[in-house]
Amino acid sequence: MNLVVDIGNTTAKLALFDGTLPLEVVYDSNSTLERLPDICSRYAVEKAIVASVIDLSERALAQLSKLPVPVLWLNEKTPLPVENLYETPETLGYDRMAAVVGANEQFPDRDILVIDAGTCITYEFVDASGRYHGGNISPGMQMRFRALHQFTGRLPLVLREGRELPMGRDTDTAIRAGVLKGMEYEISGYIVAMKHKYPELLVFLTGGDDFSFDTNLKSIIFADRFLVLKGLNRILNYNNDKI
Ligand SMILES: Nc1ncnc2c1ncn2[C@@H]1O[C@H](COP(=O)(O)OP(=O)(O)O)[C@@H](O)[C@H]1O
Ligand SMILES: CC(C)(COP(=O)(O)O)[C@@H](O)C(=O)NCCC(=O)O
Ligand SMILES: [K+]
Repeated sequence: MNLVVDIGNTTAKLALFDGTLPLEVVYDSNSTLERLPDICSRYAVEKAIVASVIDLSERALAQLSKLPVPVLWLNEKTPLPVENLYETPETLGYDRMAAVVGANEQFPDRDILVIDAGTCITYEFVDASGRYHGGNISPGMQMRFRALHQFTGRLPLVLREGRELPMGRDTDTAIRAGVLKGMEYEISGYIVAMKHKYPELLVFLTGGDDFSFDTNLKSIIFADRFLVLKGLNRILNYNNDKI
């Protein structure tokens, strides 16, 4: 079995894969990885992959160093099953590449837009020949709520849950709709623009912040919360002979 460790800016995700199937996925602290020993003790783990977009704390490094199996640390030199056209592969976030690898595994002969709504929202494009062209980075949902509060004198920190109106009628509803509608229009704007250029485009939506939007675009979206984990699992298997 494969252990997949995806350390993001907000949470760490730990997953156990049997073949291509995620048997168990747990969310963990990205600074302590305190649930790692437990998940490892419950499965016959053979090898592991670790991908991080943050500098790891001493505690996290100590947990990972105790893993009793060979570990592939994903970096810019790791061979990948897609071609990477990003001009600075050494600065590319591993979660972005992993999401692309996960989507390409499911539809290798299709043009795909991958949208990952986590701490940041990332947009990636991989073509029907398996070439990753790059993509864009914008602020995630919590970052938008927090930025409006932090960089103003009068705006409160508004919670995601609460009254939702098309147009706000007080500060709370104005901020909530502003953030949520802003994300929805941003996402649907990307989809429409990319569909225009690539009519056969498929769209994958992943990341911790899943949200619904009720446009007719919904029908072409594959929601897959575990896309990054699946991509990392594929990268681990792809490098089987190297670890
Ligand atoms: N079980 C969960 N544990 C932690 N965060 C969750 C959970 N379910 C949804 N979330 C949401 O997921 C967001 C983090 O998304 P994620 O894709 O894990 O981010 P990142 O990869 O940047 O760390 C959080 O802001 C939170 O709103
Ligand atoms: C863009 C990101 C912050 C997204 O991270 P996440 O929201 O998944 O925590 C991460 O992929 C990253 O640090 N990237 C480095 C810059 C780049 O990809 O070019
Ligand atoms: K992201």
